[in-house]
Amino acid sequence: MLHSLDCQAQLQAKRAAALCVLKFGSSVVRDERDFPRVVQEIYAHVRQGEKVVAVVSALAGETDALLAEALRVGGEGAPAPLVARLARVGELRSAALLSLALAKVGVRVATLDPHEMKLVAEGPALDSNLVDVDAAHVLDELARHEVVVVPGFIADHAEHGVVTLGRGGTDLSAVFFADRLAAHRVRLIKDVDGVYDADPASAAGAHRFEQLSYAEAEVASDGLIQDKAIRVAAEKKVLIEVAALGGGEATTISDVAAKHSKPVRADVVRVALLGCGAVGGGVLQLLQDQPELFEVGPVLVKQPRDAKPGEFTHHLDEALAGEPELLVELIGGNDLAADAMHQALSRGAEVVTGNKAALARHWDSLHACAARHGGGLRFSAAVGGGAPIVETLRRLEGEVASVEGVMNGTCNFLLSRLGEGWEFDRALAVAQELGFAEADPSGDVDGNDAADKLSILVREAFGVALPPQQIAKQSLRDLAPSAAAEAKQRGEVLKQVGRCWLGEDGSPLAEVRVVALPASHALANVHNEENRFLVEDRAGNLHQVHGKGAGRWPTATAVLADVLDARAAILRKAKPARSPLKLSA
Ligand SMILES: NC(=O)C1=CN([C@@H]2O[C@H](COP(=O)(O)OP(=O)(O)OC[C@H]3O[C@@H](n4cnc5c(N)ncnc54)[C@H](O)[C@@H]3O)[C@@H](O)[C@H]2O)C=CC1
Ligand SMILES: N[C@@H](CC=O)C(=O)O
Repeated sequence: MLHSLDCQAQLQAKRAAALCVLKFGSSVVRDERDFPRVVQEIYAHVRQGEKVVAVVSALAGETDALLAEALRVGGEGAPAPLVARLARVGELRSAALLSLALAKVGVRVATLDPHEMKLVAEGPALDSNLVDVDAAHVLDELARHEVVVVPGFIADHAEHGVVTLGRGGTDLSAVFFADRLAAHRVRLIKDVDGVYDADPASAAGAHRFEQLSYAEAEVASDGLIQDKAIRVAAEKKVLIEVAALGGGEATTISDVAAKHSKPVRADVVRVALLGCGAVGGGVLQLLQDQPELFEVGPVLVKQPRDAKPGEFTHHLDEALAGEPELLVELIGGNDLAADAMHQALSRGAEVVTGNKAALARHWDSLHACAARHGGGLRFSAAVGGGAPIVETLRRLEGEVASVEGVMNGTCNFLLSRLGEGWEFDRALAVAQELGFAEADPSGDVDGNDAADKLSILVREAFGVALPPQQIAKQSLRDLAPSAAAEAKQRGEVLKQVGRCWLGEDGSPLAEVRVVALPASHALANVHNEENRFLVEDRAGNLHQVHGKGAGRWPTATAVLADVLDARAAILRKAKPARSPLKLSA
């Protein structure tokens, strides 16, 4: 299949949009609570414009349990193909769980079982080798989705029906996919941040390798990477990276000879979190799930709730007291949020925010403050929630002609419900309950939130200022109660659409309007809290960006992606081996 002309053409196209293969083994997916971190890892690639094939193992202990069960029921002489038939269940379950977790945050995902992609192996039923896959089909799914999830370790077999690839076989699956899909790399995500010269879990002085040759890796990574996988990578010249979750250091395995890595700082980063509402509550949970990376000080809220002493505060000074290296601002509003961000930036800290209202109004001073003191200001979630529009515009730097899109999840949810005959106030109340709306939802309904977002998009797309107050807006409240249902009867859908472009004199223009779109329009098929952006570049190409634009988990995932980048920036700046200061409670 790989050899057909169509497939070659698709491979060329895919090379343009970089493709990476990520493998998640049982040390990483220990149980279902690990999936948010795996999603985080995948999202970090998606937002950089990469397509991802995620190859996943069974949950920790599940394959052992299935093999033991096969032995109990089938006895010592159980036919190997029947044992494989049971053993495959673990990987199929993990692949389905990972796909569910990705869909929850709005990542467009397809899942392929071996028979759906004609993944074929040869050899013994419990130690087979992969020989073929319908690469064109996988690439086709990748063209329509950001991520394709596949189960590792298992394949179909002409004689045995179903087979497994030997222990550690998910590594082999990952290398095989990387080769057949012409991925630029395969990253094996483990519970260590690379290959060491001794097991770092038991040898205190173990040193990490920055790079290893394939032959050296076969010796050094004994038990960490399947030997068969390394041999196939060597034969096919597949670049392997071995890394932990969190996007940090990795050991690369290629033709290049071994080199140890320099020591890097591995301390926890001190975080101040402002806000614990719809988004902040999710971010807090994600931060607390990673105590080896983050130490969170007292969280600023309006009304401290019953919790562990020191977990919450309603004094900004207390929230900022522990000299945080990173401020995550999720209180919304304008002046207090901007003041907190200025304070943190003027101390050289990194800042992550989802606050488009404050950004749109304090853009120049916040950026100047960050530049003056060497901090960073990150705000992916502020526009598009989990739809990475800011990242897309940065990749198209200087090339953007116009941006239009559905960019307010609350309004899109409202219009979806109104089209089904719901009453306005009921639909708005549900949008609030679901955590989509701003604290004052008139900001959504009247178009102010979309105008704030457009003001930021104008900065990112054209590098110029357009204050949100200068953007024309149309309110959903001005619609006749029956407008959405009538549009539906005409085969149209009502959408709140924001648009920005440069006028003939080079000055930026933008507007927020409620429009009736034909069902075939690219923005018509955007449902509920989803967002979609159509970016036209100067050559006339259209770039689509899609995701859930509002709600706890999509937004918290985007915030965490920025947080992880900010952490990497902090560690790069810091001297190695500095011990973390304790936060005052
Ligand atoms: N909800 C969503 O889907 C999205 C929200 N955002 C932005 O994220 C930010 C947070 O949004 P949500 O979590 O939805 O808000 P929220 O209203 O659910 O939560 C706000 C949190 O901040 C605290 N807070 C607010 N004002 C405060 C004050 N003066 N002093 C102390 N604490 C205060 C509240 O107690 C609460 O914990 C906003 O800037 C919003 O525009 C961005 C993308 C999506
Ligand atoms: N209230 C906003 C939240 C995300 O930015 C929306 O509904 O889009």
